[in-house]
Amino acid sequence: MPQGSTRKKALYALILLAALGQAVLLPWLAWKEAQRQAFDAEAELALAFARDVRYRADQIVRQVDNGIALLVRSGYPPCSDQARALMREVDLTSTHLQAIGYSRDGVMVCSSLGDAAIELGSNSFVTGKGTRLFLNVPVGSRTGSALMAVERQGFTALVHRSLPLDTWTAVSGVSVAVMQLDRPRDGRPIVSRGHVDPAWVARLGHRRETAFADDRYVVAIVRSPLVPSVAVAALPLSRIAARAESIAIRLVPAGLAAGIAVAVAIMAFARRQMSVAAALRHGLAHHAFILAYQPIVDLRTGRCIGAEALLRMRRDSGELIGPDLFIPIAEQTGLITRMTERVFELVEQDAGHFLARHPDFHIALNISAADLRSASLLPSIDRLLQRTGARPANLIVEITERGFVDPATARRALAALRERGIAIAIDDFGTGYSSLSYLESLDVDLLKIDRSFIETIGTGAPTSQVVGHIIAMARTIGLRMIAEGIETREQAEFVRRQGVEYAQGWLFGKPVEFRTIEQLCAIEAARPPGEMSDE
Ligand SMILES: Nc1nc2c(ncn2[C@@H]2O[C@H](COP(=O)(O)O[C@H]3[C@@H](O)[C@H](n4cnc5c(=O)[nH]c(N)nc54)O[C@@H]3COP(=O)(O)O)[C@@H](O)[C@H]2O)c(=O)[nH]1
Repeated sequence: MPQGSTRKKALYALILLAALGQAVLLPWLAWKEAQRQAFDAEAELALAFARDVRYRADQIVRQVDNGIALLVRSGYPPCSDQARALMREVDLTSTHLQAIGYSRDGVMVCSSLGDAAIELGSNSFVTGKGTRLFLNVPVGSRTGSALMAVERQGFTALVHRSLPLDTWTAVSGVSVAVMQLDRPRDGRPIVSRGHVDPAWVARLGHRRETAFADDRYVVAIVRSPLVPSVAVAALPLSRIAARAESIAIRLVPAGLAAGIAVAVAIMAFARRQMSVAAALRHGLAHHAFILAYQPIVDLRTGRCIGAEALLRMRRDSGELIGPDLFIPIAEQTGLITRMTERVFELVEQDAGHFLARHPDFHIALNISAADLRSASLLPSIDRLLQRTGARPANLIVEITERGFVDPATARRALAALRERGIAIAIDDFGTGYSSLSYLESLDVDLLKIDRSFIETIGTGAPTSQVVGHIIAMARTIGLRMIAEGIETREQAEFVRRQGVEYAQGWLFGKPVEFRTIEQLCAIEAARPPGEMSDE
């Protein structure tokens, strides 16, 4: 099997793989996005529950603190009539307290409920601030539910154990808890409903709140600003899968459609690239390439001093295709070196005789990065000079900033060209990454100021200053300049005044056959500076 055909098949396979990859990748990304959105939504729900628990727990803490502080500040003797009256008042005005009273040795001896002694129970612990919490007060309260007690400075408040957890959680399987931070009680919560893992609290770190997923739950933890405790809410992880599925029903088909669209676009682009590449090969084999020449003028004298050779491809239909359409593909497919060789042959045919007779006339040729690496560049140039009798000084080689991607190779090739006496011009300067100091180190002769900068002259645009800076810097490092894309007298006059030596653009002439250049340049010699030529 011929090598070219094997390479083509491998390329097709690679493109197909890339297209299929997109068709799979985008739905997969959509599924991942659905999972992310589902987690975010469940985490937000868990956080809402935990914030609610924290808010209620903090309200209880505030009412207990205020009630006890009021009794302590009153200075009434414990269980005196005034003290009892105050206890009742606190009880009545506090929405979250079941009772408040005076306690001694784990027994409430009198309270807002009366004189009946209330045992506070044995299940108790002391918080970091010296407050004692009795978690199971063994009495039937007004409602008959389990109570807990908070005791400080001899006074005790009774609250429902379930009160902080009594939030609206219209979701099945939700766990909620309030947990101690400073003395974690072996991880046991102060109050809880459902399953709570003590290890979760450590994941809060120094944050105010957090949400995460472990292998069974989506967990939210919120810190209390009042006391060293946290509120915890956990939702079953299975909810994420259910929610992700419902989001995925919307997202995955969109991802699939986008994946297929991208895959089709890749295939279409590849087919186009390949068909353009095939057309270029056909063009090379059938001499379909021609050169147009655009005059370059000396701004001081107005004389035409040379021309840039610009490649075009003539289709079988006669239609001319511009280089912008095929040079990038020729560069990508490696056809550019054969194309550049063809350019040298065309210059020889079109202009060889003229160059030999006009040593001061220059032909500017565009060279790509691949040409600088190619072993055929120098022999092709030598052949052109030999066959036509032209001098190296008749040639200018134009290299874009992209040509310097591999600086070592570029330096070697440029040195060889300059040794022969061929001038080097940097094309499209300013559109890439080169700095002027970098150009200085590369040893070039001419700088072509890109049309995009010339266009800004006289527009008042902020970027219109740039062209002045480029010119000033190029002058300091001794580079001669060609301003490209000159369309108006104003632009020509501006660059001339700034000291730019040469110019090219529609003001002086569009790309034409070399025969026209020969006539034009003869006429230009007698023309005053900057006057537009007829095409
Ligand atoms: N590697 C190679 N590159 C080549 C070759 N031939 C051309 N090219 C590069 O293709 C780019 C497009 O060239 P083209 O479509 O020929 O356009 C040139 C001029 O027609 C255009 N121009 C010149 N003056 C004006 C103007 O006043 N206004 C205006 N709107 N356009 C104008 O600019 C192009 C010349 O640009 P440059 O080369 O930067 O001087 C172009 O980048 C070519 O370099 C080839 O053989 N090999």
